[in-house]
Amino acid sequence: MSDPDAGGETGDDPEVPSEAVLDELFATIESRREELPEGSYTASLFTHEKGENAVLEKLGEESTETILAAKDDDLDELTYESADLVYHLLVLFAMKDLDLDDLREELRDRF
Ligand SMILES: N=c1c2ncn([C@@H]3O[C@H](COP(=O)(O)OP(=O)(O)OP(=O)(O)O)[C@@H](O)[C@H]3O)c2ncn1[C@@H]1O[C@H](COP(=O)(O)O)[C@@H](O)[C@H]1O
Repeated sequence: MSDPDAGGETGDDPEVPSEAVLDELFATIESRREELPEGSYTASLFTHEKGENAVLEKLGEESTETILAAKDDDLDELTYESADLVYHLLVLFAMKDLDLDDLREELRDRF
C-alpha cells in the first residue's frame, strides 16, 4: 500500500464505512487524476511515460501475485495482493472514463 503520509485519504478513516470503501477509493483516484499531486503513486500512473501500459503491466504483475498467493493457500497474502489488483483495476477504469457504476451495472445485469 501507499505510504499513508504521501497523500492517502481513505486509510483507516473510521468515518468511511466498509461498504463505502470502494467508492471512496475511486473518488480519491479521480481526484489524483485531476490534481496530479507530487509524490502520489496514483498520479504517477496517470502521467507515466509508458502511458496506460504502466497500469496494464501492474495488473499483470498483481494478477500473477494473487494467483501465487492462492496456490500457496496464503490467505493474508491473497487478500493483500487482491487489494493491489482491485486498486490498479480502478485506476484503469478511471483512465478509460469508466466508473464503479459501470461495474455494478454489469454485475447486476448478470443476476
Ligand atoms: N490502494 C492503494 C494502493 N494499492 C496499491 N498501491 C501501490 O501500488 C504499488 C504496488 O506495487 P508493487 O506490487 O510493486 O509494490 P509492493 O506492494 O510494495 O510489492 P509486492 O510485495 O506486491 O511485490 C505500490 O506502490 C503500492 O503503494 C496503492 N497506492 C494507493 N492506493 C490508494 O490510493 C490512495 C491515493 O494514494 P497516492 O497514490 O499515494 O496518492 C491511497 O490513499 C490509497 O487509498
